[in-house]
Amino acid sequence: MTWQDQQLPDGHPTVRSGKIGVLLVNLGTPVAPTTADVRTYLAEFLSDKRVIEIPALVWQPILRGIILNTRPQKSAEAYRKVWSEDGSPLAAITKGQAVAMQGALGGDGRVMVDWAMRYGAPSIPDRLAALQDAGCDRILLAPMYPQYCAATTATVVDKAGDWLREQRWQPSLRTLPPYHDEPLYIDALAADIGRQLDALDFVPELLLLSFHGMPARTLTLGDPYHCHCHKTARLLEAKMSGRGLRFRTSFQSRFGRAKWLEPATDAVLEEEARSGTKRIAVVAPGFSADCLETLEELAIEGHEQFVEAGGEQFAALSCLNTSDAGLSMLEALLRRELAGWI
Ligand SMILES: C=CC1=C(C)c2cc3[nH]c(cc4nc(cc5[nH]c(cc1n2)c(C)c5CCC(=O)O)C(CCC(=O)O)=C4C)c(C)c3C=C
Ligand SMILES: [Fe+2]
Ligand SMILES: [Fe+2]
Repeated sequence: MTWQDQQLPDGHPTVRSGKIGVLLVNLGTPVAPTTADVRTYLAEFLSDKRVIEIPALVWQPILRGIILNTRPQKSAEAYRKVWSEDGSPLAAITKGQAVAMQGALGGDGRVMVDWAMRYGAPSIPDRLAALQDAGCDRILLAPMYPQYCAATTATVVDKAGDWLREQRWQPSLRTLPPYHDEPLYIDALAADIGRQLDALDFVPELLLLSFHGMPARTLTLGDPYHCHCHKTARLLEAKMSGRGLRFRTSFQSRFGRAKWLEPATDAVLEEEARSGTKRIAVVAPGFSADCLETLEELAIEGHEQFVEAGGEQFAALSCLNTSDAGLSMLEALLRRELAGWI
């Protein structure tokens, strides 16, 4: 028995119980698909200097004066098309992943799995505090992004760092590394995409791998995101080579006037249709959960773009979400990072 296990006089810090926390974090989403809630969400998201790398003195007037007066209404309309009974798909699926991981890892009561959104609720500081209050003195922070990007992975770690900075007695923190080239991830994608292709009522000529875009200059500034996406694409194509499919890679969701990574998904869909491709399947391997960008931009808008340009059959495949392949992969990745702790 150590002195810490003994009864302590009043005023001494509560002894922690040696539990291990796991926090799954995804991007964030409005609390409801209303213009006001989307504005609140976008104000926080688009004020992050990791996301918009323009000096605040220049950017904030544009954001407050133009973007937050126009975009929220349009985005809220798009959110309403994909909103589910459980709320935002991104939040509902991330929660489902956390519940499944609690079941897989929490058997002996030592591991507690929770989830958070980088922007909006539940917030990273709230959930880190909750894990700590529940007795976790070690926490594995898992940004749910296979490809590293400063605008996604790094900002999650920054936010956790902001919270840590305010703690007198900090928990130990580990972070899940990017897993863009992990065989576990490539195998899970190949299995889940293969299962979905087999269930289609047509055979696509092309499988388009659509990743979220980024401003092109982030590539020369040293962000590995573009390279991570291409490596995922190359490994996935090699793994699925037996299917006789043609593969292409593109980047979606362009925002603002700057040049973004190319080719753009909408341009590729139109170009393919115009050059005679009739049947296409699109999948977004960089998204660990379906969200506005996959359910609305790809599955609804992308479909329309392809058909209007002369395409005939279109399928937007689901992300790994809470599929068996996705959950087994996630459990294995988390278990590896927890080695030495459990
Ligand atoms: C400059 C702006 C943006 C950058 C850079 C950016 C990078 C980036 N985003 C994701 C993942 C997601 N983005 C989502 C929505 C979304 N993204 C932007 C802008 C940038 N993203 C906006 C303005 C929005 C909101 C919707 C809209 O108004 O169009 C989502 C979905 C959220 C949801 O609620 O469903 C995800 C997920 C990645 C991976 C990434 C960089 C690699
Ligand atoms: Fe985005
Ligand atoms: Fe690259």
